[in-house]
Amino acid sequence: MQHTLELKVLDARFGEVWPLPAYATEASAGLDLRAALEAPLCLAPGDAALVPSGLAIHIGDPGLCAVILPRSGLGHKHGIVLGNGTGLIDADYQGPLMISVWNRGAGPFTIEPGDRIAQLVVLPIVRARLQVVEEFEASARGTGGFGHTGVR
Ligand SMILES: O=c1ccn([C@H]2C[C@H](O)[C@@H](COP(=O)(O)OP(=O)(O)OP(=O)(O)O)O2)c(=O)[nH]1
Ligand SMILES: [Mg+2]
Repeated sequence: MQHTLELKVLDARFGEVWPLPAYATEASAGLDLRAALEAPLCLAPGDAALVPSGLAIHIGDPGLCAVILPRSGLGHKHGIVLGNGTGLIDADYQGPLMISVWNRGAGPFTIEPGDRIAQLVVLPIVRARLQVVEEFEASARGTGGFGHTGVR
């Protein structure tokens, strides 16, 4: 599925020093986001920082949202993940895209200006209409959860 996403460039280094976000391959789901920092940022173990992406998007369509996810290599090898778990970008948000970067690793990690530190994924959304009921119709699982089906 293709969608045209309105993008505002908030940092003039895009187009000059850094290319605009682009899908790395034909079937990539994520657009890498860069750290639009003025200077290197050293994150001590356990530290989190809010890093500007230098971009704003307006999704517009309430049937879509975007999420900011960690990059696998950074997260697995260096412990650089997101301070908010996953960033959710609402379809009506027009402000700067911010990246909450968290060093969950054991050593310090330095982010250089322009480093690709996270990725943006656009997703379809179902907006629920809530219907209050007294009882649910019986299901195979019922109320069983949290390991109820076993491990092996
Ligand atoms: O990693 C993120 C997460 C959110 N946002 C922006 C877009 C999103 O639409 C808005 C609000 O996010 P969310 O609803 O998750 O945060 P909140 O703490 O509930 O704030 P609000 O009261 O503004 O909804 O902040 C980002 O730029 N980066
Ligand atoms: Mg909110």
